[in-house]
Amino acid sequence: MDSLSLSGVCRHHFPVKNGGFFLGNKAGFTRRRVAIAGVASPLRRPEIVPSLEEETFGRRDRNHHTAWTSVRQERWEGELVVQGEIPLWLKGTYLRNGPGLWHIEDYNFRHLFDGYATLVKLHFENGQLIAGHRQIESEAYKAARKNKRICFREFSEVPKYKNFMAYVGDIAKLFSGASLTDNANTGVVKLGDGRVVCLTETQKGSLVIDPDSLETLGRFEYSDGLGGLIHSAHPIVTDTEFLTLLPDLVNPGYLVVRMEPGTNERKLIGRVNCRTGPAPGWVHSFPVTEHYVVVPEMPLRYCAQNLLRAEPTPLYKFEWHPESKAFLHVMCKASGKIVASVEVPLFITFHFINAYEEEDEDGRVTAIIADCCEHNADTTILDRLRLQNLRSFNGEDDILPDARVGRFTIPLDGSPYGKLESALEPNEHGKGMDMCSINPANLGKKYRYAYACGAKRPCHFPNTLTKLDLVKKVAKNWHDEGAVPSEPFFVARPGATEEDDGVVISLISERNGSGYALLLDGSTFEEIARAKLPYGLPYGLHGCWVPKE
Ligand SMILES: CC(=O)/C=C/C=C(C)/C=C/C1=C(C)CCCC1(C)C
Ligand SMILES: CC(/C=C/C=O)=C\C=C\C=O
Ligand SMILES: [Fe+2]
Repeated sequence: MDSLSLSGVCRHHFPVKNGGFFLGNKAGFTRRRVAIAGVASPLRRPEIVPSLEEETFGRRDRNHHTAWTSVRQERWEGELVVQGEIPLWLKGTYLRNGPGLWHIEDYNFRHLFDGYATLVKLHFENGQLIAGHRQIESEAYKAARKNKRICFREFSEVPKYKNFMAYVGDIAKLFSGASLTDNANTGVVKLGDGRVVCLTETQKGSLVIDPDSLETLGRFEYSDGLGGLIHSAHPIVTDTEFLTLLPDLVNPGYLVVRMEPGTNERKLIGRVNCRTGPAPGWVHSFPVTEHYVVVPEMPLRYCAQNLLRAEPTPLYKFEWHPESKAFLHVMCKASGKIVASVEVPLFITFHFINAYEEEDEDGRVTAIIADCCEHNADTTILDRLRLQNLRSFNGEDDILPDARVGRFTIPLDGSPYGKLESALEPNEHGKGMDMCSINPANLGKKYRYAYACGAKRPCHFPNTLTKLDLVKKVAKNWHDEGAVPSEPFFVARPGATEEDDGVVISLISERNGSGYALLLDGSTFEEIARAKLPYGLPYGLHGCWVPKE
């Protein structure tokens, strides 16, 4: 951590005489605390006060919603004042990752997914809440800070080349992965052995962090020789395994791999060859059942030419190939054998929600059901996530493309086709749908409830939290005017027997530079507690739960 990072941390965000924003800061910032404690005037609201660090680190544009504005400083930690009641059984840390810094010096990034990773924590214990955030110290982030420019290839950004030879040199480094980003800004997972890893789509962007201090501890090095440069951003992680997909861009297909807790070695379960296409489909995520891995082959495919381009294309590193069709493959986890490979209607999804095995009366598995947040086979969502679009909402235009819970049925009787339907009427959740979670105890099993972000229209981005009842086919929605909530994350009550017995955690970014942590009851979906942050945090993507033993 450089001195710049710490210098501005507490200038205006101190726990003293703070008008009830938050209760205390952790050690390390004492020097300024003493200086400020003597200031007689009441603390001004943080959102209208430019901090020292703001001038150098978090440049701000007051017209932007907090959700799409770079995080205001490198790190912060402190206790929050809680309104309502945090259940005493809730003991542990919710971690959330996401792209939170979208500029370097005067250069503004273009896409939501380009931002340098901001890790947020909410630690719950004894009904109290300690919050914190910190930048992940990827090589890409450190190099950008040091050199005051982008130095690695990000989701849509590439370094600016001084001349043609520099461009050629960078392309050469692309093949070894050296020029790819390690900006681990997508998710965070707790491995079965306790290590906590932040992830993105590049394999080198797997970084181990300390869940208490949020410090970046180093790269998670995969010790196997499986190679490849990219993987799914969403491995399936349980206490006993880590499963992921490695797309093969040379011989279009996917390796399905498994890693045991306590090791860094992924082992090959099997390989799926693509049915068609010039390249594999994008696999941001994939679902599993108790015995099978479902490998999606989406018509939105990786594109070698787009990988080489200096300027982003409308679909970034991808290309839409409807003629290449869409497929789902089902691989047996134990044997690596492919038990089904079906053509399905065209689809677009970032996030699978869950999958399970459908049985007949004799207990024979007849089909796999796989649910996802499906964008009606419309690629425009990728463009909608450009920062310019996210920042230019006037409050009136209804421009969020429709989405639904897409439910695939994959027959296991050898039929060549699978089905894709809406699992519930999309109007139930305002026809907006993404960023989902379930009770992890139901992973791969028949389940009833999912939590996601939905839409209260008009809107340009999901602006509700929604609880989906996939049996009754209804949704219950939470909305706060102007709020942008992040992925609702379900934590089960220890000893619970009902699927929805627990709490749902979300971080809310508000319009006026503020924000709060929110706790909803998993069953009633009513608010049980909220805690205002000293200043709002940018939108974030995915989280995990680190229980306190
Ligand atoms: C934040 C999020 O959801 C997705 C991030 C995706 C990234 C960073 C993808 C990066 C890539 C490259 C830098 C080159 C190779 C292709 C691809 C994996 C898209
Ligand atoms: C935030 C998002 C889509 C929202 C649209 O409704 C997708 C995020 C993908 C990466 O994790
Ligand atoms: Fe994701």
